Amino acid sequence: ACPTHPLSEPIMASGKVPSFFSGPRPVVISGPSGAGKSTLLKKLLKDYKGVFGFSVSHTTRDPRPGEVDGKDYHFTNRKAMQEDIDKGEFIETDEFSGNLYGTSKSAVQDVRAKGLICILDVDIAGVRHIKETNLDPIYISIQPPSIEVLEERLRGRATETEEKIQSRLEEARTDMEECNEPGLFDIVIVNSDLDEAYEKLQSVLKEVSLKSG
Ligand SMILES: Nc1nc2c(ncn2[C@@H]2O[C@H](COP(=O)(O)OP(=O)(O)O)[C@@H](O)[C@H]2O)c(=O)[nH]1
Ligand SMILES: Nc1ncnc2c1ncn2[C@@H]1O[C@H](COP(=O)(O)OP(=O)(O)O)[C@@H](O)[C@H]1O
Repeated sequence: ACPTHPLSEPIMASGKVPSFFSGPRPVVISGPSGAGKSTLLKKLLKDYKGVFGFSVSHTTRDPRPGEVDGKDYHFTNRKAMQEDIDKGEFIETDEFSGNLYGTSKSAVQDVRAKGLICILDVDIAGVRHIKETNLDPIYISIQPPSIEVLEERLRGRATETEEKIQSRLEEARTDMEECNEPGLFDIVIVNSDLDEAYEKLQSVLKEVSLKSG
């Protein structure tokens, strides 16, 4: 699904890189829902305070218990979000499992203004949209060891209805296939053992991201 990605056009058409797109390369993290992206990112952001900053996306889905508006997401509704999209305020948006998600220009700008390396968590359609912009991030895919383990994790997290679990598993099958498409990701990390996956993530970031600034 790809309802809108208005920013890719203007940025490329202008031929200019906006000031907030300069500085160290951002990091895009993607992968199926339930693969462990948030778990890994929360740890990373805590361990590397003052280095990485999270790009807070907008979403029309309801907050889960414990999620904080403005920190985990900017929780919004479809009408308000569509108005902002129409105003050109988004870098990319995507429809995922019945809800709209998107990265606003200011989400990225806010992180970069603080001099932090911007981390984005987007679905695979978001990855493809971002490839059409000038953001030039490093692309990392976090994958589960298998669809069965993914299902267990989604059920174990207990945040989704049965219907949503099914739609996430459906999206996951596509994601698991497409993540190995040549050139799409710089690296695919299989999150089997959490500590090992976190070690791998840190070493990749140290190698590519922390050096590029
Ligand atoms: N394209 C795009 N996808 C997003 C954005 N924010 C979150 N997502 C993706 O939307 C999907 C669902 O996210 P969420 O509802 O938080 O569920 P979770 O990933 O299972 O925690 C995930 O694949 C996220 O990577 C965004 O700004 N743009
Ligand atoms: N390596 C792992 N082993 C076992 N459980 C994990 C692992 N990584 C994450 N989890 C658990 O799986 C669930 C989904 O992880 P989460 O970080 O929410 O995924 P995502 O952000 O990709 O949707 C959570 O309940 C989390 O605690």
